[in-house]
Amino acid sequence: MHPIKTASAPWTDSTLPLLAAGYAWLPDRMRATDGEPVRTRLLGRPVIALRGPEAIGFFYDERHVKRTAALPGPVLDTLFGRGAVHTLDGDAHRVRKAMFLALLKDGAGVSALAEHVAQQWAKASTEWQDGRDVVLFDEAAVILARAVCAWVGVERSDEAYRRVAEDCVAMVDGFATPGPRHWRARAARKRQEEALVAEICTIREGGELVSDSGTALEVVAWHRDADGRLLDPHTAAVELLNIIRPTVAIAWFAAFAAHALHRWPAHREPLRKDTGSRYARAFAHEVRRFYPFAPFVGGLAVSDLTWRGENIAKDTLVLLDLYGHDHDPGLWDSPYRFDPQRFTDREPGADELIPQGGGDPARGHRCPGEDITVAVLSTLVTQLADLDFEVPDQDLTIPLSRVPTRPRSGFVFRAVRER
Ligand code: HEM
Repeated sequence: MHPIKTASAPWTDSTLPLLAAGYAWLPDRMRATDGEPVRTRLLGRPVIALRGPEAIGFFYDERHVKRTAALPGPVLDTLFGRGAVHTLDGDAHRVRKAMFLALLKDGAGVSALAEHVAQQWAKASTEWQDGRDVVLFDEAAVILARAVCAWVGVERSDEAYRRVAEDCVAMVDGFATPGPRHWRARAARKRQEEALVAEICTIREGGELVSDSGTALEVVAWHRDADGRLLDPHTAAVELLNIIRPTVAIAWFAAFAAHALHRWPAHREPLRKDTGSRYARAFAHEVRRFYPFAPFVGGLAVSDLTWRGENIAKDTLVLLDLYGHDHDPGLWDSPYRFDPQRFTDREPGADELIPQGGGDPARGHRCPGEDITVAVLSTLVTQLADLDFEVPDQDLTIPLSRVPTRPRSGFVFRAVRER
């Protein structure tokens, strides 16, 4: 039996401290309890935050934690969309999730998307050779938007791809904050949902898909939910955007990867010599572990529960600390050292590295886009290591109080010559 040392003052609301401290808020609170559950309130709601391998099993068990009604409206109206897979439980979730897994975990499909990204990078990089200042974050977002739109089967004009990139960035950038960033995110989502509703309707007018090998656009348009019905066009658009938007969000990891290469240039040579992408994959995993992106995930207690002797009342918001887990000194040797060697000889275990959630993606809400993230990021890292560039003076600080954060400058570079 563990001596439970929960944080004091469970009645105090932490919404403002969370907004002020960002990524540091939960790990700091966890440190104060030696990693034991933290009790507090967010937006007036009782909260318990958990961390560790055992907590992952507890959190992703649907008998304990559900997602329906767990996410606040402002997060749905910016990041995920109303009716998204993120908000479903039980059969409704399993059937919708199976669609995502079939699309996003297919090895040939993952490689094809990474290839689209490589081609778009090659195309864009010819324009950088004139020595202009390039903001990597912005360029990566456009490269990823072009690649993923081609991959899902959505064609756009050049100008419209830029808009997709900007809107997807805005949706992610504004989900966790009040004020102008939030309103920009709402407008961006509305615009992209409307455009995709039109695509879904056009596909449906063309007649039902008969083979299994359609584009993601076709698969989503003709997907039947657990009740046997097609998704309404808005929900279909939301789910298509749940493929496009997070793929564009790999731009955050691209900027972090550039930051890491700049800060620890010794990794450039092994990346250049890398055959079979082993080092690039290890580097991508370490970028996902080391840098802050998703701070935690949450759901509601299904009933009155007990976690290691601690009572959790029905409807308590249960959080799982992702960022803290990936930096827990009890789980990682020198967690604040950037070291791809952790993963050069092996792939990380399912519940070892959890920047995109834990557990089994088929049974719970773990991100179905991890294979894509790792493949695309490995591709970008390889391209970046191959490029000769200068890094002009700029503000590369990564403020932990900002969610989501990134190097303030977006990582500006100047290509020096073609290799
Ligand atoms: C950019 C890096 C990414 C990060 C940091 C990330 C992170 C996450 C996290 C933390 C979750 C929630 C896990 C949970 O609730 O337990 C999630 C879910 C999800 N992600 Fe990702 N993700 C990324 C990329 C992707 C990509 C590339 C795709 C699709 C191409 C994707 C599609 C999804 C979907 C559809 C869900 C909902 C799964 C469900 O509710 O069952 N993500 N992601």
